[in-house]
Amino acid sequence: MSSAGDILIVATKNKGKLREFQHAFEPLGLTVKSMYDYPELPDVVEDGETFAANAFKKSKAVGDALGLPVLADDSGLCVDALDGRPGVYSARYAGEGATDSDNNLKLLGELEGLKQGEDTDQPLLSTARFVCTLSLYDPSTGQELTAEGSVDGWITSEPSGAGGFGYDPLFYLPGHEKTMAELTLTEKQGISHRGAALRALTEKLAAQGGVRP
Ligand SMILES: O=c1nc[nH]c2c1ncn2[C@H]1C[C@H](O)[C@@H](COP(=O)(O)OP(=O)(O)OP(=O)(O)O)O1
Ligand SMILES: [Mg+2]
Repeated sequence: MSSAGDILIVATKNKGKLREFQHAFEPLGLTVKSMYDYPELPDVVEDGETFAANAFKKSKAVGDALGLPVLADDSGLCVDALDGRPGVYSARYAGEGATDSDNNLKLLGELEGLKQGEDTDQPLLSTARFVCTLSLYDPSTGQELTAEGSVDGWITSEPSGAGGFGYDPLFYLPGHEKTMAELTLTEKQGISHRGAALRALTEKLAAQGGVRP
């Protein structure tokens, strides 16, 4: 990650994440590669109990397999009315192989189920936060750098917006009066858990010396 023309390998199969990493890194002259560029690599089983554990599993498995530094992202949605669920299970909330829309329907179903006796016209169902842990692993040194970011918002029963991915249409940002799916890539990067984690990681890299700030 130090000179123009370099590549950055991100251990993800999530096209929404990939688009965000490309948006963040390509202006710096980095070409972002993903698991779609390495189809021979086996899937990593994400059975950790924390975002950090899963992020490290992904960066280490892929980094060791390729013999190159690899960045991984483990992220998810923690909903207060659901005691922090789906959390690390966000990608498979509605079951193994669930689509974003399956997961969004499952989330609304769980929250609507809690609403009995309360104001049923209220679209804001619960406070929530998105969390992202990034892990950058270098197999030549065995060193790992991690960084975390989060963003607070509300789950709305009125999905809106065609941008982003995952739970973005249901994640309402009161300060912006928009859902995360109504933001441009640049706006989302300025606000999101992933943007915050990327800025924290960049600072750590710069503090270590050598990598562009
Ligand atoms: O900015 C976001 N906007 C909306 N939803 C989001 C976001 N960030 C994470 N999420 C949700 C999507 C998925 O349900 C789960 C991530 O699960 P996570 O295992 O980290 O990613 P994944 O399996 O989709 O791709 P991969 O592991 O190949 O990177 O949290
Ligand atoms: Mg995953």
